[in-house]
Formats: sequence, C-alpha cells, structure tokens
Amino acid sequence: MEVLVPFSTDRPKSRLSGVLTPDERESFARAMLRDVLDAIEAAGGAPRVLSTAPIDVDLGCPVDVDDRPLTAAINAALDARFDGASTDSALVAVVMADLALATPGALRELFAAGEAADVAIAPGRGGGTNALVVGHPAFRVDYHGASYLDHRRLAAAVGASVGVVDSHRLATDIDEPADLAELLIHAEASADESGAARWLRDAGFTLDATDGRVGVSRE
Ligand SMILES: Nc1nc2c(ncn2[C@@H]2O[C@H](COP(=O)(O)OP(=O)(O)OP(=O)(O)O)[C@@H](O)[C@H]2O)c(=O)[nH]1
Ligand SMILES: C[C@H](OP(=O)(O)O)C(=O)O
Repeated sequence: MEVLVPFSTDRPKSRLSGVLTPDERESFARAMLRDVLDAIEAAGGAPRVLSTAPIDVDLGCPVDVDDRPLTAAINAALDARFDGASTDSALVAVVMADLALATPGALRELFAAGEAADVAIAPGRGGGTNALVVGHPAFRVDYHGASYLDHRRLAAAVGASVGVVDSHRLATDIDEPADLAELLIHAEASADESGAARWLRDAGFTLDATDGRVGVSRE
C-alpha cells in the first residue's frame, strides 16, 4: 500500500519550543520521520514523503514537494490518486511523521482496517487524525482541530464506511513535552530502542516522576 507521510520542514514541532532549540526540533523531527519510514517499510507499506520543501538527505523513498498547507497538499494527492481511477484498486494511507511509537504491527493493523472499510482512521489523543487509509474515491481530508470527528462526518457525507483503529502507539503523536515521556517509557520497555528515543537520551532527556505524573527532565 502506498503511504503518504506529510512532513513540514518549516519550524517543525513548534509546541516543543519550550524544551528544544529550533535546530534540535529539526533534528528530532527528522529522527522521528526516519523511524516512521522504517516502520512503514517493515509493515510492507511503500512510503512516499510529502514535504513542504526539499529534504537534503536520501530517505530511500520518493519525496514529493508541495508547499501548500497540510489539508490542501493531502487532498491534491488524493485527487491525483482517485480522479479517473477505477474504484476497486486504489488504497492510500496517510501516516504522520511524528508517530514515533509506531511499530510495524500497529501499522499492519491500520492497513488491514483500510482493507475492511472505505476509510480507516487511527485517532490521536485529543481528537486529531494520526493515520488513515482512504479507499473511497470521494473522501477528502480536513486536518487540524478535532479532525477525527470531522473525518467521520466527511466520510458519512460521501457514504463511506469508517473503521476505527484503536491503537495506543498510533494515537501517540509527539507534539508536546509530556509526549516525550511516552517515547522514553515505551523505548525503555521494548528491546529495540527507536532512533528518536535514542536522540532524546543523547540530548540528555530522562524520565522524571518527581511531580507525580511522569514527565521528562534534561541534564
Ligand atoms: N506536507 C505538510 N506536512 C505538514 C504540514 N504541517 C504539518 N505537517 C506534518 O503533519 C504531521 C502533523 O503535524 P503537526 O503535529 O500538526 O504539526 P508540526 O508542525 O509537526 O508541529 P507543531 O508546530 O507543534 O504544530 C507532521 O508529520 C508534520 O510534519 C504542512 O503544512 N504540509
Ligand atoms: C494534523 C493535525 O495534527 P495535530 O495538530 O492534532 O497534531 C490533525 O491530526 O488533524
């Protein structure tokens, strides 16, 4: 399955600006992108990065550049995919580049849900849409805000069935400092530390439970 991976090179991860410098945010966003691409490939998907600007390293997969805002860029890709296409074969996934906890198993579950429904959605915590699979030619996206609910409404409006992927790993997008703790917790619990988790540890981040809820602190 082709998997579009949107990636913003322009001041990425601004909600982490309290804990990371602009250069660090760029580097950390790239580490997460690398992990997500690897997980997609290991799940049998064919990633295609949809970037706001050219990327100066070889990611080992196609990179399309489109500097329009996220929704417009994804919908243009869906137009290209579905307009005039026969309805029986086209399936395309959209997986965000900040799903640093994504595993091949979680992505295989997403792809399977996409085979079973016209639109499969993996909601993010807080109501976003962290990943989806589109198999209905008339469905288009509208990201930001509670886009999970918007996407359900948009699917209903075009008569598309919806499958929901209830996955902690796909629900955890790394947006805010508290999300960094999720990454370190699950990296420590698994035998296979991801590049993004290693990046955080190398940058001096550790888990910090002194305030009750587990967060991170930096040496
Ligand atoms: N192609 C493209 N990708 C985008 C755009 N905005 C965000 N993304 C990507 O979409 C995914 C979700 O992004 P967000 O978490 O909403 O935004 P972000 O820029 O990563 O982080 P914030 O600045 O904290 O909002 C990430 O993979 C981003 O790289 C855009 O305008 N175009
Ligand atoms: C792209 C957007 O991400 P968020 O801004 O919720 O992280 C969404 O999921 O609609």
